[in-house]
Amino acid sequence: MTKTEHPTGGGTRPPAVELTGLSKRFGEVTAISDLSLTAEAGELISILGASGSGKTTLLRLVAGFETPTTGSIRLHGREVASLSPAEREIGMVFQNYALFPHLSVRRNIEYGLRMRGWSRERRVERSAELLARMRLDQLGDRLPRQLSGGQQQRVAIARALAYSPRLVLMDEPLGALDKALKENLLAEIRRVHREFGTTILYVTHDREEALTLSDRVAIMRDTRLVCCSPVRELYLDPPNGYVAGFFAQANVIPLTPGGPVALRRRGAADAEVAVGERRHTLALQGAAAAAETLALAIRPGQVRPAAGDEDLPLPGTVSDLVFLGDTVRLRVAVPELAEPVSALAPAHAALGLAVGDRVTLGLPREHLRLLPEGS
Ligand SMILES: Nc1ncnc2c1ncn2[C@@H]1O[C@H](COP(=O)(O)OP(=O)(O)OP(=O)(O)O)[C@@H](O)[C@H]1O
Repeated sequence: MTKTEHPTGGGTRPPAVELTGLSKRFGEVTAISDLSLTAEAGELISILGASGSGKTTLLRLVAGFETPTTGSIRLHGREVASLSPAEREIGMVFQNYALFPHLSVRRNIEYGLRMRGWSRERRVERSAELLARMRLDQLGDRLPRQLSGGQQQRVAIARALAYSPRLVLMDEPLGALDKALKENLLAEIRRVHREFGTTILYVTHDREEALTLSDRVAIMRDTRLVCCSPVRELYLDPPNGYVAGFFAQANVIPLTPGGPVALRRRGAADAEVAVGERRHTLALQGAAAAAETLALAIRPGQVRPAAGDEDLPLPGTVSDLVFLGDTVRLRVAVPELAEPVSALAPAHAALGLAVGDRVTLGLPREHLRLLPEGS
């Protein structure tokens, strides 16, 4: 879905979040570099990136816990530089944003409502609703220390959502939970987002979470925003080799001299890649046309475990083989490539293969993409 197609975005409402030229330095350390990002009202954007890429700092800037070194932050059309965190009216679920230890679960959830002058009746009704939604019905009278880590995290989510803030920031809110609970709560977060039109910025390491939740995914790398695009676009049409590898889990094969795949010819709109005498001409789309160095990307499900006549053939040795039921995941070490090439093959096509076997993988032309190598 593009921005203009978003059901609640655009229109006359100002964007929920507008970050312009944002940077943050801690002494010598740069945590965020020249970052601009807009979240339309009602969007759910996941912020995905490796450890240390700047995700938490970004949320802390929006929340008002840190002051930007440069740049501006507008929330719902209003510059917030002079506003304290409380004045920004943001719901927050942060890793280290603890529950009040001396208040019961119910009281924790009602805290923000009390601060906003909700009547007792409305508070009780709202906290009961949230306790039920977060599957905490039996635990309302307990203190936080009498809960498991996962239960505490669910209370933190309920507390953040209680007064229906327009903007909610979440920093790895499901990190500590088991898979089943995670899936329940992901569904719950999606539902809250849909029903209340809450704008959510959701930091995660986990691409599955980002896939499940997001309208768009913002990918951070080394303090910078690489891109912010709809999930499907990142997966099917990644802007560069980094996103193809990190998000779409594609194989990214650099076209370097001495590598297994050679760049034979490069024109304005296409390029020819070859292994031995076998060659393919591929289109250079978007940023690839201007890129200095190119890489070849192909997703594991599109690599053939045995090369056909039309495929680029890539000989190597099976270094790992995992039986996944209907499919088998192969990793094949190819000479001159730093990373093994992954192939996801139908189980019947990989029957009889074992670690150490020599194979020649096939790269079909229709699934190969030429991308700028880095970000
Ligand atoms: N208060 C601080 N003082 C100094 N450096 C900091 C501070 N906070 C963050 N940094 C540095 O800024 C960079 C970005 O950190 P940040 O916590 O935003 O990354 P992250 O992507 O959230 O990482 P993780 O996924 O591990 O939580 C790191 O190099 C970190 O060491």
